[in-house]
Amino acid sequence: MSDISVLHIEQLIAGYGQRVLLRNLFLSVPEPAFVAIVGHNGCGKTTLFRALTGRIPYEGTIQVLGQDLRTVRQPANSGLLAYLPQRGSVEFSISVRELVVMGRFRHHRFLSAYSPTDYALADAALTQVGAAHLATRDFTLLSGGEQQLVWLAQLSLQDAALYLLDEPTQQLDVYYRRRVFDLLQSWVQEQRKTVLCITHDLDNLLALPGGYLLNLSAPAPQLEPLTPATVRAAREYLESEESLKVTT
Ligand SMILES: Nc1ncnc2c1ncn2[C@@H]1O[C@H](COP(=O)(O)OP(=O)(O)OP(=O)(O)O)[C@@H](O)[C@H]1O
Repeated sequence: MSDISVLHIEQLIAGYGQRVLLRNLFLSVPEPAFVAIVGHNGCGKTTLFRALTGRIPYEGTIQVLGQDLRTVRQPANSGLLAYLPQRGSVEFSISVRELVVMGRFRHHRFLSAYSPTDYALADAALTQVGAAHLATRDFTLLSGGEQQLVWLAQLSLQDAALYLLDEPTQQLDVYYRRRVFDLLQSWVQEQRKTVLCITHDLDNLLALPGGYLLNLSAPAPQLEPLTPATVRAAREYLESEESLKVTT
């Protein structure tokens, strides 16, 4: 294990004006890992990702692979991290394959065409998420769940050290939910990526082989090992009336 953490957060304070949602968060992910982020609606999960992607001001320090994110002009375009928001939208007609290949944006020159290799990678990414059959369809006409799979395929092409996914299985059926969680685990185990995944899908977390759990609704959120016992404890906590009083 190297001395440089994949992700190191110290004394992070963030929110919106008077509304502070993240209070003195410390977090260190020492090596590639899957991190499930859970918590009540509105507790600040997406806000954490907004801080990580430089979209909101914050106090404290965030380092990715030892680099202070304040010194990185566009963290999401730097190759350090890639971000899949809760809802992506596309206003124009475009084929799925063309949208996915755009995930290769860092690897090709401005205004040059994508190469056959880029398209081969796009096809492989679609196959990986189980959406190869959608390649020639118009993205804007797909169902919400189908679109979510396409965004995941595009994200996987960005080849970043740290992936931030905001409820990537929200619109998926039971089969694809399982499949996406397995895919995210494979990014960690086979490609040595670190995946931070916001989710309300505690059932699927129960079956995952490992990683960390971060309950942002807890009074002092910290990384715990991701095990059936910690997931059950988080569920119990989140279902309790008492925990709602802490959040609000
Ligand atoms: N730009 C903003 N200005 C003021 N308040 C905001 C802003 N964006 C979000 N909020 C508020 O901050 C709180 C946290 O929002 P956030 O999106 O981080 O929640 P979350 O934990 O991701 O919730 P969910 O599980 O529902 O997606 C919410 O109450 C939200 O209304």
